[in-house]
Amino acid sequence: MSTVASAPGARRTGGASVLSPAILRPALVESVVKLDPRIQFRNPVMLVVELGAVVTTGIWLAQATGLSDGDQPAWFAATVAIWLWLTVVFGNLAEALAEGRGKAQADALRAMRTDTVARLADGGTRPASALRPGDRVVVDAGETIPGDGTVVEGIASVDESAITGESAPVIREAGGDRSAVTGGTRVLSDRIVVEITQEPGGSFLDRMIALVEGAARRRTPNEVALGILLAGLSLVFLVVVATLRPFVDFAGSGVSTVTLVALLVALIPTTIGALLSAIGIAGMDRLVRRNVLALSGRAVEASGDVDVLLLDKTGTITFGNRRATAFLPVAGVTERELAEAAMLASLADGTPEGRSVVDLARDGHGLDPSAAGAQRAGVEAIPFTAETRMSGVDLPGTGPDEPTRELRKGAGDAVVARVGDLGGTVPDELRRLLDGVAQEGGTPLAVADGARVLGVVHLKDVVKPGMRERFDRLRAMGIRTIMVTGDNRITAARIAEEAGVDDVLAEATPERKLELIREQQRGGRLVAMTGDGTNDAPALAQADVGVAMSSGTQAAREAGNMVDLDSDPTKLIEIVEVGKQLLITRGALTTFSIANDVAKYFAILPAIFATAWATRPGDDGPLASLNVMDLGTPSSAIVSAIVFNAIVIPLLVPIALRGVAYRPVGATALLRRNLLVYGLGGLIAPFIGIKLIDLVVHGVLGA
Ligand SMILES: Nc1ncnc2c1ncn2[C@@H]1O[C@H](COP(=O)(O)OP(=O)(O)OP(=O)(O)O)[C@@H](O)[C@H]1O
Ligand SMILES: [K+]
Ligand SMILES: [Mg+2]
Repeated sequence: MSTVASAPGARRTGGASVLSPAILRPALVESVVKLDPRIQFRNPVMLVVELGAVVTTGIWLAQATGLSDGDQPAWFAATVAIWLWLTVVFGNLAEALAEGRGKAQADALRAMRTDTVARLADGGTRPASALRPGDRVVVDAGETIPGDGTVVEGIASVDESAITGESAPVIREAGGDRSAVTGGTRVLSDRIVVEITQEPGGSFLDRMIALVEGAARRRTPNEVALGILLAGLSLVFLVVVATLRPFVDFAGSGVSTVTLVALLVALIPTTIGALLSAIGIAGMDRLVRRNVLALSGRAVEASGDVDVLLLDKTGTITFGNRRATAFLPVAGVTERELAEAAMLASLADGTPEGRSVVDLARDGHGLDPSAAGAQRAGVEAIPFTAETRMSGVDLPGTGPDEPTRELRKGAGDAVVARVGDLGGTVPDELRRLLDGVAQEGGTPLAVADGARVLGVVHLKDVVKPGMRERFDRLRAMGIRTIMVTGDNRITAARIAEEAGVDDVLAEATPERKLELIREQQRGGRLVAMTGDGTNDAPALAQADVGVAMSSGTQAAREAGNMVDLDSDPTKLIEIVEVGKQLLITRGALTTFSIANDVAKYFAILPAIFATAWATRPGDDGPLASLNVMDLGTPSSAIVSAIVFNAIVIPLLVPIALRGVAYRPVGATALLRRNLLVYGLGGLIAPFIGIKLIDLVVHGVLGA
């Protein structure tokens, strides 16, 4: 098990450095393997460079074997060819390094995918790999859960460190919003029955492996759009360079094919072309290291632009283990009477709330759940649903003096409406009791026996610590937080105030949550949603960024496009930061790349028209004013530009992988700063870089 714990542990602390031999060595091999034109085909800019490398290599070989004698020295074609190959290799290396960390994690995850033998609930055993959805398996303390599923019986503490890297055990239980379990995790205490939900080979772990490995990665619409733009630019420059020759010839300045290829490569956006995919992969990787599995790159990008965040209350903002703490009867009803009715209404209620009511009646009031008559024939359980916000039982009567009892407990307004429908009267006192519980931030459940109101059950829940600071930070990023809950207005307002969210929607059904998201989206806003429950699933699916708590239900985990293994609702802060960082990094490096190429133009173009000045000593020629960089010779100028063009790629790899630093300042301030740094920097850098390289090539090497 030690490998199991160490792999994700490494993930949490940031993973291996990309310069460690374990990542660097395979990446170097990959960067050569990726020279395969079928792979380069996906990246037109680099494909053009590779074609240029082939052409210049051909010319070099022709010169070297005496097949052809160009008007430039053989070292010139050779040097350009080598640096063009290196340009492509550097681009490949950037991508391979970005993929490297994920590949290393995938190997570690694969190692823990041992095939256990599962014990079926109805007897017999089956290899874990052969389990199908619907199979029920028994897992005891000390055993590994054989597949993804939902706890249908029992409660247990589970060690999920294998996937989360977090050593503290978590509670998984039947009935509530903490029912999902993941194959490969281990039960520490007690026994649970799990209903398998995964298809063979389609487990969470399998998805996680495919994800960190990059196998599941598809280019996002933004990446595709930028790719098309870059390919278009390359095409334009191809036409420009191809039509340049007649002009140069007219000017009486002979120009070689090698020079034209070099000019083309210098002009097309090779820097961003080489780094684009590495930037995207690194963004996903940064999320994985924060224990977030993003199932779509598009969602990662969307998270950088999120305007509104919706969070559900119970289990997301609060701990979510709501427990019954008091029975509060209305006048004329004894506490014991209320406790008994609430217990009966909860005997068939498998939710944690329902079980806690039974526990309180038994332990606090000495009632005996097994003697309560709920085992009688003809008893009908009314399960809790998010739509009705009620649960209970219909107990058939035993004779004329004991008629049928319809016991219900549920949200105050739901029970009040039901009592009204049945022709009962609602005592004013009920409102006071409900509001009293709500004002303390608790969830009140009203209890009724048919049309007769009996009182209120107080369910207690606790707000997770540190919420306020995190929501403040989201506000500073320009994100509005809205808490959505099925709970009543007063409880909702109380918790909202304590947690520090901007707005709150109470008494929300799943449809209402969905409608709220659609409303925001119609207003042109990008919406993120964080939730854990089955009743959050439709909203999670509709949101642009749907972050499911890993602690939640299987339905929620499948509906979202991200899963947070730490089940931390404020993880969205980090997700947004990674998303913004990704967008900013891509923008910054695109700006840098294009600004750079403009400067290279000034290095190469004078060189092309140079024969005019280079052949007449003393006379600088009509185009000498273009030679602003005062480079040694035309050959040295061209080689220097190509060398600079290549080495700028590995120099920028750290920025592409780590991302440009993000600080929560306004968008315009950020844009101004980046234009200054990457735009102006991109313009100036080549002048210095090419000049320095020229000093070596011309000054030291004498070319
Ligand atoms: N087991 C239960 N039996 C009867 N009523 C319940 C039960 N559990 C919850 N309720 C009532 O139904 C309301 C909605 O509960 P639910 O857990 O669906 O809320 P939600 O929409 O998921 O929002 P959140 O989880 O943020 O509170 C609760 O506020 C409570 O009044
Ligand atoms: K370029
Ligand atoms: Mg919920």
